[in-house]
Amino acid sequence: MTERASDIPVDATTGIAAGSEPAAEQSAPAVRPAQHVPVVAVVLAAGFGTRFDPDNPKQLVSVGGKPIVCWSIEAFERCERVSDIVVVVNAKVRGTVESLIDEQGYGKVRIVIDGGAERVDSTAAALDTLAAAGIPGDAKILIHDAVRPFVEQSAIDGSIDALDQFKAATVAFASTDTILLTQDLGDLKVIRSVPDRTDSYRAQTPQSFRFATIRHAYELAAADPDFHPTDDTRVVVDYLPDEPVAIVAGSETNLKVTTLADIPTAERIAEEILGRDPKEEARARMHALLAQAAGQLR
Ligand SMILES: Nc1ccn([C@@H]2O[C@H](COP(=O)(O)OP(=O)(O)OP(=O)(O)O)[C@@H](O)[C@H]2O)c(=O)n1
Ligand SMILES: C[C@](O)(CO)[C@H](O)COP(=O)(O)O
Repeated sequence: MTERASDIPVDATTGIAAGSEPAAEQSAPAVRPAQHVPVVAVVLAAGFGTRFDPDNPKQLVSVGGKPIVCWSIEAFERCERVSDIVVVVNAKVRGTVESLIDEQGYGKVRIVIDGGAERVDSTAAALDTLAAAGIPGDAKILIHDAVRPFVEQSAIDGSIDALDQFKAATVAFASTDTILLTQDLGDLKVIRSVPDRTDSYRAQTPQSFRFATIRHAYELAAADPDFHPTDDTRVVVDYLPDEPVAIVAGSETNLKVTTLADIPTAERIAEEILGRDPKEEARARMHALLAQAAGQLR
């Protein structure tokens, strides 16, 4: 399946796709040319959860009766404009993730691949797989942390829309705190600068790119062994500094489950979402029953 422009609601006057951020002066024509590009979600689930519990992979932990990785995959399954999903795993979680994908019948998941030691290595593995598959340079790639289970459809749509005007975009949430940029003086830190709060955002995912852009940024970064970015946007910002990266509206609930302390918040958000969508609740209950039955068989 490919994305067609006719599927995208656009403002007749400005040509701005609904849900996209007006992050810069828009010069798009009122009617965009037809577009036939794959929209691929890369779900990164190859982390080791060292800050959570390395013996209890957080991507497999259930919230609202459903494993975190399933929430994330389902968000992209549900978005009609996403054509394909690549899931990135490590050896510890591969068996369970594959079983979950089979059980749940996620029809867009094309491949489950091995990630690497760091997040950046897992993204690189996905980009290599997509290149080997001959994906076109203008394909839209949405890279998502599996451990952000509650990503909203508006964030996914906004990311896809943003790539009509920009080659890179990230979902982000305006900071309600003032951010302090510091400098390390050895045994203590001092403030280096204080960006205006109105300019300060918290990076979230998905982070989205035209394939050729993120591939090029990663090729440049690969030559630098000291570069250990914690997200993909940083790779573009540092290696393609002339490439503007659009901000797509995120939300407080697009939480990253990082430590055990995030679980009660995640449960509260899941409860709220399931309360809003009874079908989702029925699916979660069914999932919990299947997981229980599978546990009893073992
Ligand atoms: N080698 C890695 C490292 C991280 N990730 C993924 O990238 C996201 C980043 O979230 P984070 O909280 O940093 O996850 P972990 O790396 O697992 O956590 P930690 O840093 O505590 O080990 C997660 O979905 C994680 O599975 C990945 O695919 N491959
Ligand atoms: C990609 C990310 O989720 C953006 O907020 C984040 O950078 C992930 O990694 P981290 O190691 O928790 O910073």
